[in-house]
Amino acid sequence: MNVTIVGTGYVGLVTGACLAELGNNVFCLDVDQAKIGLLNAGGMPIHEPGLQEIIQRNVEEGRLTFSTDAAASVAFADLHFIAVGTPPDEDGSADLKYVLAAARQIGRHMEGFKVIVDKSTVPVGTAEKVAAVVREELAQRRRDDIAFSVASNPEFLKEGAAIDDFMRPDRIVLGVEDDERGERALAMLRELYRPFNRNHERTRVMDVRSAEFTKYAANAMLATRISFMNELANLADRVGADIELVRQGIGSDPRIGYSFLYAGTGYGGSCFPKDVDALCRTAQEHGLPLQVLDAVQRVNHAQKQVLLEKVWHQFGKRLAGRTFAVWGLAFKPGTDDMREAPSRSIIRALLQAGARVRAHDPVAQEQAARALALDLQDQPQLLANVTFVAKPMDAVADADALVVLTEWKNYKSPNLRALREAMRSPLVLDGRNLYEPHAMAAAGITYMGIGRSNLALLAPAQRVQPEVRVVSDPVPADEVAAESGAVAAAEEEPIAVLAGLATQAAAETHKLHGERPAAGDAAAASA
Ligand SMILES: NC(=O)c1ccc[n+]([C@@H]2O[C@H](COP(=O)([O-])OP(=O)(O)OC[C@H]3O[C@@H](n4cnc5c(N)ncnc54)[C@H](O)[C@@H]3O)[C@@H](O)[C@H]2O)c1
Ligand SMILES: O=c1ccn([C@@H]2O[C@H](COP(=O)(O)OP(=O)(O)O[C@H]3O[C@H](CO)[C@@H](O)[C@H](O)[C@H]3O)[C@@H](O)[C@H]2O)c(=O)[nH]1
Repeated sequence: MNVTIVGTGYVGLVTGACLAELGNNVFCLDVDQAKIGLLNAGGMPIHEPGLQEIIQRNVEEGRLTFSTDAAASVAFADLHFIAVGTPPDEDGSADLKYVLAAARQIGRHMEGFKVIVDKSTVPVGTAEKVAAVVREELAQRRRDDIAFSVASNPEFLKEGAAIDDFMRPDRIVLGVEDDERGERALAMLRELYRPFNRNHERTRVMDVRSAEFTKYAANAMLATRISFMNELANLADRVGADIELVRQGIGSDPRIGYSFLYAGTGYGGSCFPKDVDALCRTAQEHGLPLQVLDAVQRVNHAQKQVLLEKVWHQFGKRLAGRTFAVWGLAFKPGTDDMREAPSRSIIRALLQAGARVRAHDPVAQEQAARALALDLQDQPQLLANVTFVAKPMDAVADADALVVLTEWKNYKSPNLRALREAMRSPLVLDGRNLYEPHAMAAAGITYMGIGRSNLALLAPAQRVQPEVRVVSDPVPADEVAAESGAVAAAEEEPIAVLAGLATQAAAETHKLHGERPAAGDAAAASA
């Protein structure tokens, strides 16, 4: 089939590439000329494992096109997916300006029947707004004779696992209108998704509003599990229990399951924070505030402070003269996405308290530099205190503490002896619960995870002596790192000092990640 994808970001690019891989002809449209230029030159605007190979193959075989030509994109196909950003508006609701602009673009150029599919995450009722702007455009052109249908097909992929999630979806939600045009739309979508249903039927057909709601409900449920566990983890710290053991204990009940129960530094990324916010806004607008989800958000905000509280507990609030090593900048492994990454607020707070930060991430250093320049646009002088290093162990040399913020594979089995010897004071603040508290204690490292029975936080009478286990010589971090192509690539890069990078980038970050532009980018850039 011929398919147009409007918006070539994380979702649009993965959707376009995967649909082309299945044999369709795909036209990917974007308004960002730099992004389209990069893709046409064989480059990749995002880090997503496996994506580049698929794109390269399908471009070579002539099934995948990247362009900024809106008229050509509309002429190309009868099936149009809108996959543009829906960032949070001032009040937390989803900002639909990009979605409606995309719809207008289609209405302006369409000549025959079109199916317009909302793949972006959009509040209930958006399909009707999309239909209204398309009708407006058609009326202006006096082409009310042209028929169309708006459908909803929310996307459930996770960054870092996007190809697999798209190619082997748990479900394909299709919301269609209950009329003859809706039937036509459904027939086209069923045909497009036929290859995904060979093993068993994955399609769930429903009305448009329920499909729109399903997406928010899914993210809200997952976010709820995380906040629930984070709150229990904080209690585990107080009562001397280990939340990891508790997770395994409850996850073994199939009614609960193991997934999405990891305590950490609070959920981040481009979806959970904004989607929970947007659903809460929708509920308020309808006079029915969602009390559970309001609490989920509050817990998440507070959770972003928990590691910092452990820092204050250890060092006090003034950190001048202290150096913190940070492992992991992206909001999760497998991506370079820095949207709502916990590393942003934690690094900013450390810098504002006077500390120096030496940070490592296998793929997100450049994006992190841009994000931090944006966050610190009012205090650009602090950027000089952040250094990005090429290898994880370069970050820890002479550091007062190591803060682990992303669970990249190559951070999972560091050489504990080397770690202890390299650091000024051997303290590990583990925001991802990657390490065994007892192994850390045996290696002579003070360890604070999230809800791992933080002995240092307990009153002396409550402390239990950890059972000391013999640790066999762990694999050196560098050897593990060498297994990862991405890490090897990062190691070839020269050490980058953030102040030096500061930033033509700030402006680009909004564009790349759909964030609201903020005043003062120029100041950050000149710093
Ligand atoms: N990122 C994810 O993991 C994920 C997963 C599922 C759903 N979603 C949802 O999908 C949507 C897109 O998210 P994303 O992360 O891919 O966003 P993104 O910011 O990475 O990409 C959006 C792209 O749309 C382009 N764009 C904006 N207006 C346009 C227009 N009028 N015409 C053509 N292109 C235009 C932007 O330039 C940008 O390249 C959001 O609603 C998001 O909530 C995201
Ligand atoms: O047990 C867990 C699982 C995740 N997280 C955090 O939750 C956030 C989101 O993680 P994840 O869901 O893996 O990544 P996303 O790419 O944001 O994917 C979510 O958001 C997408 C956009 O809507 C949806 O399509 C996906 O189904 C949904 O998982 C990250 O900060 C994770 O660190 C935890 O803290 N604990």
